Amino acid sequence: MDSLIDQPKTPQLYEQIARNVSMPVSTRSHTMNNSNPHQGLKKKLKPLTLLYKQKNLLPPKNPSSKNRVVARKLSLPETEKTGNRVTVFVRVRPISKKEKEADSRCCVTIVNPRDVYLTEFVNPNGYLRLKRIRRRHFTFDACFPDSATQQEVYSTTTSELVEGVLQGRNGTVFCYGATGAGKTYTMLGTVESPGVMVLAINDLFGKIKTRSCDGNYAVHLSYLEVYNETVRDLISPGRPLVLREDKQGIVAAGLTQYRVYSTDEVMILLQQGNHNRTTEPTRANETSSRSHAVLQVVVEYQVRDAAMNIIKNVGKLSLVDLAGSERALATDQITLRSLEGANINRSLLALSSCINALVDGKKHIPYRNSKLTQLLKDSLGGTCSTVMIANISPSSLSSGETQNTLHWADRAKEIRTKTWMQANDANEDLFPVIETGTDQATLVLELQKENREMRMQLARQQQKLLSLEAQSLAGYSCSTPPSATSLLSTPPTSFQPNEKRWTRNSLFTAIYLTPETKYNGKKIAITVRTLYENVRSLESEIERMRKDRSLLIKQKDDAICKFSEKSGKKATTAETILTRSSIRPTHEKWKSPSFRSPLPKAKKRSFWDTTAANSPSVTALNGRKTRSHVMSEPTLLQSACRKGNTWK
Ligand SMILES: Nc1ncnc2c1ncn2[C@@H]1O[C@H](COP(=O)(O)OP(=O)(O)OP(=O)(O)O)[C@@H](O)[C@H]1O
Repeated sequence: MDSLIDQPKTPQLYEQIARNVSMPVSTRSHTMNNSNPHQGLKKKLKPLTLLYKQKNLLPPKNPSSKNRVVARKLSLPETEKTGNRVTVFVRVRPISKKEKEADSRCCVTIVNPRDVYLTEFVNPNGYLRLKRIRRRHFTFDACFPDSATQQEVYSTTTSELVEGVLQGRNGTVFCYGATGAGKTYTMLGTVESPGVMVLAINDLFGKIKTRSCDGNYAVHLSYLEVYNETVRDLISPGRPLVLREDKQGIVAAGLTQYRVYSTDEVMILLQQGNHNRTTEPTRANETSSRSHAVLQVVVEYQVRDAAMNIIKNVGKLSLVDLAGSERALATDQITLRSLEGANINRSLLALSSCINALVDGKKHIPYRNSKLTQLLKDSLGGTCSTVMIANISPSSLSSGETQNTLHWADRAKEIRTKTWMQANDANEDLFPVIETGTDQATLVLELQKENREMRMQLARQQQKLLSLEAQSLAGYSCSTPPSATSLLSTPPTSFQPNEKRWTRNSLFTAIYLTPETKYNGKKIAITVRTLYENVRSLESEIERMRKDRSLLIKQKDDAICKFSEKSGKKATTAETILTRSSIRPTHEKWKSPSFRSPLPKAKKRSFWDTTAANSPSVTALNGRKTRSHVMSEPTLLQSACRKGNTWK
């Protein structure tokens, strides 16, 4: 590495070093030195520090701030650029007068345009950790020191996004951080040094005017706030707004869209909106924003492409100034302020959960947990290009909050938004966002309704299939109905021997599985095949019953024989009775489909009664007339034969 310093600084060399800087520290160290990667970190950083001191990389010297480092995007190769990843920047605000007075120390060090160190000063009164100072390292797309100007922040973070919006894409910039960390300053700024919102709109107007092919363009602006989980229009305050999801994403129904023609007009509307925004003094900030503010600008204009065709470009830029999280102290009373704080923390927690779920690649992202996450849904998990600016305070008094912000910013780096192609492929279903306080209950009702409708649809389909089945049967029957044996012996022609058979015998299983086939020829084959399977199962059932019957007769005969041996009386077995009586030929007759019993129902019953009751075996067996046992046998046989008769 030392040899690098002696070499002449060519652009390739800068690029090589820049690439090295962009690597995670562990990898970088390993590349530089194959021994212990943590050894001599200071020595390894020395050449980089020297490099930043070169004229080309350092800004003009400012006597007021020593070792000033300005965030500047490194010239990384195109493949290493962020792509559709959420780009994350960190901005450190100057230490405040109050913090200086409280003897706080600076705990944030930006060593180069991408790396930031957070020093954790231990409590000097802590006995065990007396001399231990922990340093945490984070790498971001760019880090801005306290001396960075608004214009520098804008050009590095948002100007590319504005370019994308002008080309018809959607972009979101949001500031995240603890209360008093400088979010509103970054987003809105002051009259003397306007922030990202104003600079972006100014840039949009400047570029759109030169690019519009016919001089016509439309810029619409809306400004809303989410305060205590209610969405409100900031420019025309009124009733709370309802969030809905349509094909363009989440929209606030009833939000006023203002057509604007110049940056001055935008400034007036922004001032008006900020006047309506909820701000209150807190411990950390005299004018703390107690709500999340979202400024949306929709740009529409026409351009000519390379083939001189006119194309309409529509892009949306969302600029979000989040409310800052604040630590609630145990001594705090439950006031409106603390409730506000709880709501802010809850929505920021919901945002953290979404970031976690997105980074972990979970299927369900809990956007519905808060209004804020619903509004940011497209920015985090949609097709939007997203920029996150994490604002931090350099004071050691806020090191806890700073660490928290840096942690979430670090996580957010891993979020990948979808490309347009991915979004179209996914073809996601859109669900309405339900607004009332009883979100869950309403959702359940909606789902129940949907379920009912689907069931009704299913029943209708079932009806149709039934009639279709009847038709197909009629088609097969011709003049006489097909016998089960004929179906067994001649399976439908379209049924291939190696084709997978249906495993369930339900008549409708196959039909449910293939509802699309109901109107073509295949459908009939499927229906017949199902019937074929059903017939087979019935046949086997009849066979089983027959076997049971003969087993029963055998058992009874054995019992009678044993009894006659004991008593010395000659007994007639059940088999003999059946052979003697006219039952057996009658059974044979029943198998014929044309069989009609010559006896009326009542008489037939008495015939059975007489035959069975007069049987000496029955009397001998029980010592009394127990006809029910004997009766069950022919009745069972009769019913079995009748069942068989349906198919034979
Ligand atoms: N980069 C900066 N340069 C100069 N002053 C700054 C900078 N950042 C913040 N400040 C000042 O710090 C104070 C707090 O900043 P700001 O109101 O922007 O914080 P915030 O994060 O929006 O807080 P909250 O979440 O409570 O609204 C303001 O007085 C602001 O002028």
